[in-house]
Amino acid sequence: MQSLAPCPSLQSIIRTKTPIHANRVSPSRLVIQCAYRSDSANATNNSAAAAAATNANFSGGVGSTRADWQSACAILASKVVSQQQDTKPTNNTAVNGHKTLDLVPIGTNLPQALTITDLSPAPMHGAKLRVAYQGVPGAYSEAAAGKAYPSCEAIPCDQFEVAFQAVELWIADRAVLPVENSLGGSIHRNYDLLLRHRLHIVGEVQLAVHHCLLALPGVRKDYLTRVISHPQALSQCELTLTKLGLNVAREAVDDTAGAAEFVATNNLRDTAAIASARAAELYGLQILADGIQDDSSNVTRFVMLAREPIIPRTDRPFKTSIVFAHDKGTSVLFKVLSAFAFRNISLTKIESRPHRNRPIRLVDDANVGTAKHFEYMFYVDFEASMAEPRAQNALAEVQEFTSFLRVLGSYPMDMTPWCPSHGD
Ligand SMILES: O=C(O)C(=O)C[C@]1(C(=O)O)C=C[C@@H](O)C=C1
Repeated sequence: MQSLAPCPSLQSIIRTKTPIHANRVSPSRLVIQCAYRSDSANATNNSAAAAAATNANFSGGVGSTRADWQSACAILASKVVSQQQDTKPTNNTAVNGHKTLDLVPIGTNLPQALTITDLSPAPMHGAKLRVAYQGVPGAYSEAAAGKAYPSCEAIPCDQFEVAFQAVELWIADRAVLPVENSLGGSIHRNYDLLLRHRLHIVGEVQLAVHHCLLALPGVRKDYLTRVISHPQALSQCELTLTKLGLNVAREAVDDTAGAAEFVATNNLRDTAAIASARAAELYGLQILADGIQDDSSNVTRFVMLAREPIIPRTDRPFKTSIVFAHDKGTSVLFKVLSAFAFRNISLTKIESRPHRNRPIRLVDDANVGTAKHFEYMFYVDFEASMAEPRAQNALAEVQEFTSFLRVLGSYPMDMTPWCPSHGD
């Protein structure tokens, strides 16, 4: 293992609520050091155990999920012991004069029994759950984090990728990230990142998104030459902006609240931001127009991500998200989808993304030339729990047609009553 070294900036960033920036978490040295500093031999291995049991490349039926889970935990528990013996327990809070992540001291070298708490995705023992989101305070993602985990500590991150890393490095316990909007469609970046990272979807939350046009106090609509916001927010308000007579330049920035902050800190009297009423309050802007989304039922769906999956259940409605690829062109897609249809399992979403490793399939035809087909990764959400035999059987069948299959998560559906956006 690499020698331990401090992760000073990350801890202080969280405290000051400044967004975590990519360049602060990306160096691989920091990745390795932080992963081991946070003492979570136990939990890290639980995560591996859970991944082994319910994720990775799906292998066979999931009827044995609990058994797989338990045996994986047992194997990994012995690794925990050997790691604890190899690693000097430490709860240093400073190394070379720098503050470090707080460590939980390991009191004994004897093996600790795994408890149900270790296996469940419950918050850090007694502490507030730390939830990473993309954006700055006042962003809709912050509101979604609060809806998903009501008394959490929301941790702003400057990019989606950083939110993924914050969870992987134990800086955060969860990430809450948008995946689709009722007007703007899918947030493709997060689909791609779900595949590149090893986090599990443990829940979903839908948030009514109510946009406001914000400007500095005293600024009138006819002073404006520019409107800035997150690209999704700009597209969700496109028609209304035109109706308001705002034929001004649109500029995309990282998040809605960041746009509001930018207008305020740079004292821009010719620029408005599209953001929430909370952002107006936080950054001292006035609301020039309220509810400017093109559809009053504008909703964004967010997923909750954790290092460990939850154990799927059948006592409430569950959804399962998978991603797959196949070798033989898109005709296989029909067979895959019929595996769900025959079992009366409803699909709630299907999304395709370019296959990064094999974007093109060439089909040689001596007479005509070479046909080129795009290759895809397919993301499917279906309404069933992985604890249900019909879902297990459907996936066993899907596996026969596919070259790659991964379960991204099986999690409770957001069943909160529909509540259209109303500005608070
Ligand atoms: O910019 C924000 O406030 C966000 O939380 C991001 C985001 C998105 O990515 O779609 C979230 C919800 C809204 O649909 C608009 C923007």
